[in-house]
Amino acid sequence: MRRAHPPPRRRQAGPGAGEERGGLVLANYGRFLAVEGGDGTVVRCVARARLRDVVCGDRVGWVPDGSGQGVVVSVAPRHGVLLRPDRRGRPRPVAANLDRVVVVVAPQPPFDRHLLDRYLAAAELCGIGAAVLVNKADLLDEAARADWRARLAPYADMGYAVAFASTCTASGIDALAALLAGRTSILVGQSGVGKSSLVKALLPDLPIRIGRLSEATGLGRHTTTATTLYHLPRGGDLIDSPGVRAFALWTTEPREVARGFVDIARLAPACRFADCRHLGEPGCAVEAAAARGALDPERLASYRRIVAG
Ligand SMILES: Nc1nc2c(ncn2[C@@H]2O[C@H](COP(=O)(O)OP(=O)(O)OP(=O)(O)O)[C@@H](O)[C@H]2O)c(=O)[nH]1
Ligand SMILES: [Zn+2]
Repeated sequence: MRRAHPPPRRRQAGPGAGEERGGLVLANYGRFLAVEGGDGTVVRCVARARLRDVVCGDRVGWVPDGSGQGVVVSVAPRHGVLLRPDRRGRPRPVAANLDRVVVVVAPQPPFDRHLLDRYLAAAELCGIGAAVLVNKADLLDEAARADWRARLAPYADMGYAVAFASTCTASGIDALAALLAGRTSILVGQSGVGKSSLVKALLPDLPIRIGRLSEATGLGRHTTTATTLYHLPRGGDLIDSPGVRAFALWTTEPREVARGFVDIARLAPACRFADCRHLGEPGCAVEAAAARGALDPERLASYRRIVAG
C-alpha cells in the first residue's frame, strides 16, 4: 500500500553539503548508480539507504559528496515502471519512466506466442504501451511475411504497433528509429531474436558510449551487463537490459492477469458473473467470443496458462 502521506523529507544541510541537483539514472550497478547531471556529465552516485530500488530511467535529486561522487537524496514520482519477479516471485522494478516495451520476435528461434502474450500482459499491467517487432525479416520471403502479418493481425487489432526489421539488411531500422524517437523504450524478447544486434544498429557508437560510461563511473567490467539508458540519435531513450530480457509475470491472480489481456479485459464486463475467471463458468462472454471467432482462442489459451501457474 502506498502511504497517504510521504515521510517528511530530510533536508541536506550544513557545511560541505552541495546544493541538490537534478539528474537521470543512466545505469544501476547494484551499490552504485551512474547519474547524468543536467550538463550531460556522468557522476557515480550511491543512494540514501531509505531510497529502495532506484533504477535506470529514474529522475533523481542528488548532491555532490565533495570527493567527485554524489549521493542520491530523492526520486521523482515515476510513470511506466517495468516490473519483474525477484527470486521469491515478488515484483521488483527493472526500469522507470518507460513509454514503451518493444517485444522482439523472429522466425528464428521458433516463435513462442505464449511468451509474446506474457510480455504484452506484463507491459499492460505496468501501464506501459507496447509494440511488436519482427526481426530477421531478411529470412522471410513474401509469402512468409504475409503469414507473419496474419499471425500478428490480432495484435494490430488490439492496438499494438507491428513492425518488421532486419539488422542484416538494415531494412526497417529507420522506421524503428522513428518509432522510438521522442520516447523511452526497452527491448525485450527471447534469447537469440536479435536484441543486441538491434541495439547496435540503433546506436552505431555503442562501444564508445560504454567506454565513456565506464570511465565516468570507474566500473569498467560492470558496464556491459547493467541495465543502461542510452540517448537515441533522433531523440528519445533506449534502455538496454541484457540481464532481464526474459521475464515472467509476478501474478497468477485471474482478475489481475485478465487486465493484462486487453482483448479479454474488453469482453469481461459482459460475463454473467462479475468475478468470472473465464475458466469455464456459465455465461462467460470471453469463452463465447472465442467460440464464435470474435476472440483469438490462442489468447484465451495463453491467459489460462498463466492463471494455471
Ligand atoms: N538473419 C538474421 N540474423 C540476425 C538478425 N539480427 C540478429 N541476427 C542473428 O541472430 C543471432 C542472435 O542475435 P543477438 O543480437 O545476439 O540476439 P539477442 O536477442 O540479443 O540474444 P540474447 O543476448 O541471448 O538475449 C546472432 O547470430 C545474430 O547475428 C537479422 O536481422 N537477420
Ligand atoms: Zn468470463
